Amino acid sequence: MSENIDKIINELHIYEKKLLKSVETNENKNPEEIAKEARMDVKSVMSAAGSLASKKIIQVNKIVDDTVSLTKDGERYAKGGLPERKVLSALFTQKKIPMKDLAIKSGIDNKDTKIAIGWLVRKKWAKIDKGTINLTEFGEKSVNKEGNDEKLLELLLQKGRIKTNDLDDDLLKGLDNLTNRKNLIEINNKTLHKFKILDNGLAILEKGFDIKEEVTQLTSKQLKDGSWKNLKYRPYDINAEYPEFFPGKGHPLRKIIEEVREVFLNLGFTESNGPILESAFWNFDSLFQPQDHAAREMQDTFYIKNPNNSNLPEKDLVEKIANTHENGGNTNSEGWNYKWSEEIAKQSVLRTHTTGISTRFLKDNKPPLKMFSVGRVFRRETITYKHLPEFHQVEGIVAAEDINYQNLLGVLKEFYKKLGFEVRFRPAYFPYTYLSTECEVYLEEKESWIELGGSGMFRPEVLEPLGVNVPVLAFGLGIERLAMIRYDISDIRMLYKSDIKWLRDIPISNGIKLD
Ligand SMILES: N[C@@H](Cc1ccccc1)C(=O)O
Repeated sequence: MSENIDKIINELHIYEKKLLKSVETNENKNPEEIAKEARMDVKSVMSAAGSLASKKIIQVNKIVDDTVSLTKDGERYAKGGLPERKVLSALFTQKKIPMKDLAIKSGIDNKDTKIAIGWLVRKKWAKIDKGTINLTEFGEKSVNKEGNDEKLLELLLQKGRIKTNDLDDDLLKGLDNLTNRKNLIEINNKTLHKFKILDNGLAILEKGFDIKEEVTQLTSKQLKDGSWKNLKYRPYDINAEYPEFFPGKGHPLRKIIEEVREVFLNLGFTESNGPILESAFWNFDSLFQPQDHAAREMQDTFYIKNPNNSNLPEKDLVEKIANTHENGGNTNSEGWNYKWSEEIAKQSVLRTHTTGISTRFLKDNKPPLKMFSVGRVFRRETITYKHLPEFHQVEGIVAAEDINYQNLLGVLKEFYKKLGFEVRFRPAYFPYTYLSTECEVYLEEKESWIELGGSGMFRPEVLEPLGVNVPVLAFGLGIERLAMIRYDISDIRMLYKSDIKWLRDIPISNGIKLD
């Protein structure tokens, strides 16, 4: 120490020096007093103290200085006695009391009966048997014995506020007991800091040092009059604490949507869109979904009262689709064999998927084409960790002469790979595709596979009425679940909560795997 004491002094920060000097005059000062005296703020005092302590120049002692006081309820019990005590006294003379007569027979408030019974049993003063409260032997012995909780209540009533450090073992047990009850006492936690100068500190003080204000900024005046030459400059402290700050950033769900868009734009897909308030015609009929299909039922789909009568497209197309449903129309299929209703097709729904955008797009655009769309969809789902009644899908189609099912799997694999997901494919069924596939991803935490979305080759019954005569691969994939896995959240609802902490803690970079 002695050889390098000059070096240590030299490296002391001005706040450390000020603190040392201040503590030297009196070791009993608290940080607030030191701050005032040395014209520092309390935070600087504490960080200087921490730094001096780490160099073994001073020692920082933390002293718990909690105080306890009564709440309003606590005061009421302290004055009138604990309800179980009152019941115990009543039991002493009556031996047993029917539960329903408790308030009248013991003179406690109705609202206290539950509490009284609970504590009578906990304190083993009474036993409950078939709706009757019976005094126990232990209860009988306790009649004239004040409990530690009661002693503390009394003391608090006398003194108002007590330091927990001043409580003896018995009263500390009482404190424990009272803390276990709701709302009787209030504990005010406080920690005091006391500083003690260690030998190293004494040596430094003996050696002596001066406190020269350090400048952090040069003025033009100092430069002109030459005083800059003699100034002491505060060195940069790259370990200094800095206030936390939270830069603005996109919402994680928004970010993943942008990523998804980027993937498809880079793959040469055209972006399209469609209405959220959709006709049943585009949402269901154009997809060869029969009008009595389960997914169309009220419990699955949000039907809209106003407007309840959507417009249908040109008659020719409506007729073709109606025919295809009824008898297969110009396709080789037999259709669904029922009487197609225009009324049902005109119903307004909140779109249950974005697949209607694909049929709308195919009506207006000639293949070859690649189209994708991102949008909200709505289903009457019960909310769970993986289900929301409202979520986003990315929909897409590729239509061209040589497109086949293998290409579909290829596109999906590529898409998920670009986002950093490994998926498996499972055979599936949709009324509008054949073959059909569901993509799934494994969720470690839930130890199960979860569905990410559906896909398939559009059936001729979908394509023929739209005038499309090339194969079309199609997919509709959920986006929230991707966000859920990417950001490692076990509950999908998190994405729609204003949970500031979670949003702040998510790194700015969106964690895309770059290859
Ligand atoms: N529309 C289906 C997904 C899908 C889209 C396109 C083809 C096949 C399936 C769904 O919402 O689950």
